[in-house]
Amino acid sequence: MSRSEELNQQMDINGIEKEKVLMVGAGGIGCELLKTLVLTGFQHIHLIDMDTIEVSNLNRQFLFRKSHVGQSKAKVAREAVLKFRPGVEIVAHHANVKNQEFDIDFFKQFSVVLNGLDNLEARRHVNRMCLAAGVPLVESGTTGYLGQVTVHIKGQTECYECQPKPAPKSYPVCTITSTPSKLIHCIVWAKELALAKLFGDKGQVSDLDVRPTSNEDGAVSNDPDEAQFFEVRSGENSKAYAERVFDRIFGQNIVTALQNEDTWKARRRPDPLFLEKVLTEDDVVTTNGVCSSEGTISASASLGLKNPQETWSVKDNARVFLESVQLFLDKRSKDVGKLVFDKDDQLAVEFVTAAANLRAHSFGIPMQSLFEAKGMAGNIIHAIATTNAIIAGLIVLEALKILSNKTKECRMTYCVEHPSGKMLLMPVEMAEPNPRCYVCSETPLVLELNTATATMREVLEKVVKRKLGVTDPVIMQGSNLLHESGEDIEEDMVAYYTALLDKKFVDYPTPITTGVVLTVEDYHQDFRCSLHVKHRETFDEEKEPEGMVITGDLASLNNTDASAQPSTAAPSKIQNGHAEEEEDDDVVMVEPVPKAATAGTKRKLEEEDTQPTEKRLRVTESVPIEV
Ligand SMILES: Nc1ncnc2c1ncn2[C@@H]1O[C@H](COP(=O)(O)OP(=O)(O)OP(=O)(O)O)[C@@H](O)[C@H]1O
Ligand SMILES: [Zn+2]
Repeated sequence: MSRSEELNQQMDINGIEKEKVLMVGAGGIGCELLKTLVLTGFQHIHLIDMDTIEVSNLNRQFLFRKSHVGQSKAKVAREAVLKFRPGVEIVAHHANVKNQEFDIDFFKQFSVVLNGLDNLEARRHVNRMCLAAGVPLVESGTTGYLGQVTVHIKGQTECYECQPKPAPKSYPVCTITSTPSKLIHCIVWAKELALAKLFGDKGQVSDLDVRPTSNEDGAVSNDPDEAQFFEVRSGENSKAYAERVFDRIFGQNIVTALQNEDTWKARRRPDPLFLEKVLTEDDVVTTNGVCSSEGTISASASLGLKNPQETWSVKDNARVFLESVQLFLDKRSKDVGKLVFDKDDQLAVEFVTAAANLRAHSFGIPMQSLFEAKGMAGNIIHAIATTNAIIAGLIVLEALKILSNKTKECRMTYCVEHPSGKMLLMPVEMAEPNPRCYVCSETPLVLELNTATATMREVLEKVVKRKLGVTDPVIMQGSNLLHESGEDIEEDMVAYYTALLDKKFVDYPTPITTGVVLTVEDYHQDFRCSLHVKHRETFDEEKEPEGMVITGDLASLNNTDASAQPSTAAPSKIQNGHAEEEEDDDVVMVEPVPKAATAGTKRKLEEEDTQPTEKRLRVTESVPIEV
């Protein structure tokens, strides 16, 4: 029997030529998936991807060639596939899947949606759209050798958000600002603090901006004098600015930090780095803005440092630091004031590598190459084309089961690095919907915050958008609207919402305190959830840095302890904690399947071999390290 006859027998592929499928993402998995779909016989495919092709995609996204760099991934992928399957209908959308044009009716036209995405936010959005439209979703992800395919069918299986997703790795603030012991601490400092302070949005509040209470080297803080220090002075050229900043952040701030003897009692004392000690006059180059071979402005290209795998000397790190600061000011001035770290931004990676290495050197931590530092800064695990190909094949197999109404046979499949019992692929029976999922079962949530200090602006940013993944939130208290977003809101309502944004919750017309229920809605996602407010005075800065916590524990509302109502006293100050981080800081994070989530669900493998199912791979994305 031929392979296709065999497949035909196992899977009903008859009739698939009539099915219309939506693919989201035309990257590593997406390229493989589009090819496999058309070769399997699918004839009607819509493809959404918001990105353009980068040189770094070419090693594995085989539908793209060097000549396509800068062009739409969706459109080029379509053209490449049409060359070997000209009769297939492929509609390419160069757009964000979150756009309003992709509404519930758009989703309803498809028999199944297939995700090949790389971030949590987009995955959550597609999950909600599929739930709202009642379309099955096949979700996927890869990280190096690890991969995962899951099937989500409304009412039959868990949705993508039924299980909590592991939080990105975080580090105590004081370790980053004062006592780094690993290069990753210095990279987080360089990326989140130094780069953000020099070239980012000055109005942007960062958790790292909190000036430590003790005499620690916060390096850059919210102190107005300090903020002014980082402004370019009138008449100052970029070279003078770069040198002044160098001496401050690697020299003077360390000297200041050393004054706090207690900090260094049990630690190695850092060495301040001043330019005059690191570089001679001859070493200091002036900006000439040489471009790298990829046509981007690059400090290392400018300085002739060609090998990204080589660790630069302290002197070279200092030269790259100075050069990158100058290049930002002179050649990338339009980005200054709004720069956000991007691992594909060569100059930003060079700045971060050099700044992190210089700080590491001060603290006696081994330095690393640009290649290594980039991987750490971008939380990159190098992609493996074969894993993407395997996962794409599994996505199509699951889609075929769904389309031939064999949903009972659908499996969640893990692709593992080391075969267990000679098995590289681990199929697991799909779990049932989690009755406590706030997305697919509208379970209410508890929002603990200090109602005497909390504002709607904070709740929107920290909870509604970041935690609940709501893009266009509408917030209501009973039938009163407290917040809406969108373009067609009347002017007086906009003024009303704006006035409420920074008002403390206790000062609202109807105060928002313990017992109040806020409703969060997103009409586009057809998403709705209730937040039961509970007042709490203090939060652990390390574990709860946002000063507000969301749980599914409604029972805690009945706990009538005194702290459940705001006191009239001034709110207690959030402490800057000094907890030591745990040692393990693997970039790939593996999360145990939460006990509660597995209860009542059957996971076949658990009976055979508990080892693999103990782990839920975090094959989601390159999440920025939150600090
Ligand atoms: N909201 C979104 N809307 C549309 N496409 C998206 C959205 N979010 C992510 N994508 C696309 O999903 C694809 C994911 O592919 P992949 O994981 O291979 O990432 P990449 O950006 O191509 O590569 P890398 O991140 O490794 O450089 C990307 O092409 C990206 O543009
Ligand atoms: Zn769910």
